[in-house]
Amino acid sequence: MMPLHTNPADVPEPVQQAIRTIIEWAGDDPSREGLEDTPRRVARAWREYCRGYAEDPARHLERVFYEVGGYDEIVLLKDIPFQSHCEHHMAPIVGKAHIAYLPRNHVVGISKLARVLHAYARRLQVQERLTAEVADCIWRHLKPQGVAVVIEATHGCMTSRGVNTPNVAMKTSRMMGVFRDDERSRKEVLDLMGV
Ligand SMILES: Nc1nc2c(ncn2[C@@H]2O[C@H](COP(=O)(O)OP(=O)(O)OP(=O)(O)O)[C@@H](O)[C@H]2O)c(=O)[nH]1
Ligand SMILES: [Zn+2]
Repeated sequence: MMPLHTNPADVPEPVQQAIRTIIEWAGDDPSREGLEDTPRRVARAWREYCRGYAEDPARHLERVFYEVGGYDEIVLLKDIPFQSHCEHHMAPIVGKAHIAYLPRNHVVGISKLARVLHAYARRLQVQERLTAEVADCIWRHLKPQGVAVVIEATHGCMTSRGVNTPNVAMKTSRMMGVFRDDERSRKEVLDLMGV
């Protein structure tokens, strides 16, 4: 198979033209040598940033395990690094997520929680919706007793432009089931997350 970078057909011309237009509008010459291949690279990079659109996040939760010795305590995946892009400026959102659930009678492979996160993060997002989508997906498809998702992230659109305020993090959370309804369970999961 021909490597992707030698196949001129891999990025449609109108997409490359759009990027050339932005380069020109920004004040540079898209035909100069250093920028010649940039439209194609940028397009491929955006394919990657947005590859979540091609994924069904729920698919990652299809394989479940019942033989877990009656395990009925919190399962937490902590400090999962992720990257996304804000839908307002298409600027990077960089942060970490903590995802916990209280199983009913089965669990999933722990990597799958991170896979669900990335499937939603690799889209144009706002942090609130990303947080809610991850929690809702686990709630609907795993049917656990509770789900808790906390996300802490910095937004490029705030740190490197606009209000230009570095080192400021946005924190969002979504609690479902026992973590929403029971004060003790909520406190337990937040303590485990260390947030
Ligand atoms: N609630 C929320 N806001 C976000 C997120 N990402 C970016 N924003 C904000 O979206 C807002 C868009 O505001 P606008 O006034 O339409 O855009 P703008 O003129 O570029 O705003 P400034 O960023 O203040 O310069 C800004 O306040 C951003 O900080 C997010 O994930 N959640
Ligand atoms: Zn933004």
